Order: sequence, then structure tokens, then C-alpha cells
Amino acid sequence: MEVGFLGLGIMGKAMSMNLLKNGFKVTVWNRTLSKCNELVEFGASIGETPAQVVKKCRLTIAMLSDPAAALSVVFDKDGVLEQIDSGKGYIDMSTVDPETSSKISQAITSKGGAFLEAPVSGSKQPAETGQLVILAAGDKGLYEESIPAFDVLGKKSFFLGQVGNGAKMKLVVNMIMGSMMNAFSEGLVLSERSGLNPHDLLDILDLGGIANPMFRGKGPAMLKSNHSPAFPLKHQQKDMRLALALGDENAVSMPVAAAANESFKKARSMGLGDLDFSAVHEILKMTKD
Ligand SMILES: NC(=O)C1=CN([C@@H]2O[C@H](COP(=O)(O)OP(=O)(O)OC[C@H]3O[C@@H](n4cnc5c(N)ncnc54)[C@H](OP(=O)(O)O)[C@@H]3O)[C@@H](O)[C@H]2O)C=CC1
Ligand SMILES: O=CC(=O)O
Repeated sequence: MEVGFLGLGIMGKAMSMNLLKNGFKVTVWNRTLSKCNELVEFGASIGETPAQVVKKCRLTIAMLSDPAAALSVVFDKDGVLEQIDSGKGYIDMSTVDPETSSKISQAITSKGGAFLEAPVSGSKQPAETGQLVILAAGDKGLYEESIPAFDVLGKKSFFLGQVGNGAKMKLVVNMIMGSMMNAFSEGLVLSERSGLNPHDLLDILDLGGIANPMFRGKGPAMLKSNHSPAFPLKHQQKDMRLALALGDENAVSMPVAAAANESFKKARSMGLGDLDFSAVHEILKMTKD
């Protein structure tokens, strides 16, 4: 099966590599084209523009940073829209808001193409090991056609109905995750400042009802101030912002998420946006009497 892949950041690189290792023919494009070279060593072809990739491939996947990037790759010169037509499918796996996804869907389908949004839950390591959770919505036929690729990329795919539902589900999940990261960071700081050993806290949390892979995986590194990026903080803040907008639209009061968003914004303003989202711990550590 031949697929196109647009966007070779932390996630896109791991996902396209996985497809190659599992026998897919992959044509890649990235805004910074030099990032394609590593994939070429594993058998990928390069498309010089998103339009070239779509022209060559029946299915094209995108994994881009944010709504502006997702829109630019579709609508700008040499973008996806120039070559999409009937018989071709476009799958956007970026985390965006439902409005962005709907705008892309309308443009693709008005040219006869099929569209699926399919954001993912799971970070760099699940992307590397094919353990993502795929939250798809849109064209059911395209979803079914994409299952061989989704089976390589993820451990479970959900089809959630109409376009927008995948984006909404992803934003709800990440809103919870970002709030949890803030509560976890506050707990680490509180344990240390009140004279406890925070490593004991990690052990105790891991044995109880709120044990989870995020605390287990990131806790020890956070205590060493190691925030090597798996999920960049700037993207977590984008997700909090988009989830809060969804809350505004639906009149859902979300004071916990709003406070978490403020911490992520503060961390971004201090230049921590490219570190892992666990770096929010650094700003919480800085607050003293
Ligand atoms: N990292 C993670 O753990 C997870 C991330 N996500 C989501 O997946 C998406 C990608 O994340 P991740 O790989 O971590 O992000 P990165 O920041 O590592 O990569 C972003 C990608 O988007 C491209 N890009 C940015 N702006 C533009 C633009 N204007 N036009 C074209 N391309 C652009 C970048 O190109 P260039 O190389 O040229 O900068 C790069 O390929 C995001 O929506 C994120 O929220 C979802 C689940 C987990
Ligand atoms: O979007 C990030 C993730 O870990 O999921």
C-alpha cells in the first residue's frame, strides 16, 4: 500500500518510520525538507510539495503542529487542494479544533476527495512502537480503507462519527491530561517543600488508585529537571486553549483547566515551549514565599 506523509516532527517521523518498517511504500514531505533525508535511508521517497505527494498517492496522512499549519498545508500554493480529487483520501492526524477540521473537510470533499480526521492519543514512544489510540471521524469508507495503516500506527482505532468528533474527543482527553500534569507538579513541589521525599510520593502514587503511565513515566525525570521533549509544552498549551474554546462554546465551566492553561502560558512565556509539557513543573518550583 502506498501512502503519503506530510509533517515529520516528533510524531510524524516515528509514524512514517513505522509504516516503512511494516512494508508500506511512503512518500514524505516536510516544510523543512532536509528532515526527509533520514526517512529516505529507510526507503521513503520525497515529494517536494504537499501537492506532489497527493498527486502520487491515493492516501495522504498529515501530522502537523497546529491549526495554522494544518490549514496552510491544504490551502496554500502547492498544497493538498491542488491535487486532491475523487479516488483520493486525506487523513489529518494533527490535533486541531473541530472548526479547522470541518473547513479542511469541506474543501477536500468539494473537490471530490474523501476526508478523515484522526488525531491520536499517545506520545513519542507509543508512536515509535505503534501503540497510539486513533480517534477517527468523517468518511467511514476512508476509515475502513485506512485500517491496515491504523493497525500499524496504533493499538486501537475508534470511529467517532461526523467530522469534528475526533478533534473534540482529543481536546477533552488532552484537557484532562494537562490538568493532571499541573496537579502532579504541584504535588511534587508540595511534598519536597514540606520535608517529604518526592521519590516516596512517586512510589505511593504508583501503588494506589490514581496510578497512571504518565506519572510513572515522567515523574523520575521531572525530579531531575529532565524535560527532554516527547510532547512539546507549546502543543499542550495549544490543546488547553482549544479545549477551553470548546468549553466556551458549550457553556462548560472549566476552572481547573483554565488555571492549568495559565501555568502552561507562563511556561511558554519563559521560553520553555519546546521542552516536554512536564516542564510546567519548573515554573511551579519557582513560586516561593
Ligand atoms: N508529541 C506528542 O506527544 C503528540 C503530539 N500530538 C499532536 O501531533 C501534532 C504534531 O506534534 P509533534 O510531532 O510533537 O510536533 P513537532 O513540533 O515535533 O512537529 C510539527 C510539524 O509540523 C510542521 N509545521 C509546523 N508549522 C508548519 C507550517 N506552517 N507549514 C507546514 N508545516 C508546519 C513542522 O515542520 P518543520 O519541521 O519544518 O518545523 C513539523 O513537521 C500536533 O498537533 C500535536 O499536538 C498528538 C499526540 C502526541
Ligand atoms: O497529545 C499528546 C498525547 O500524549 O496524547
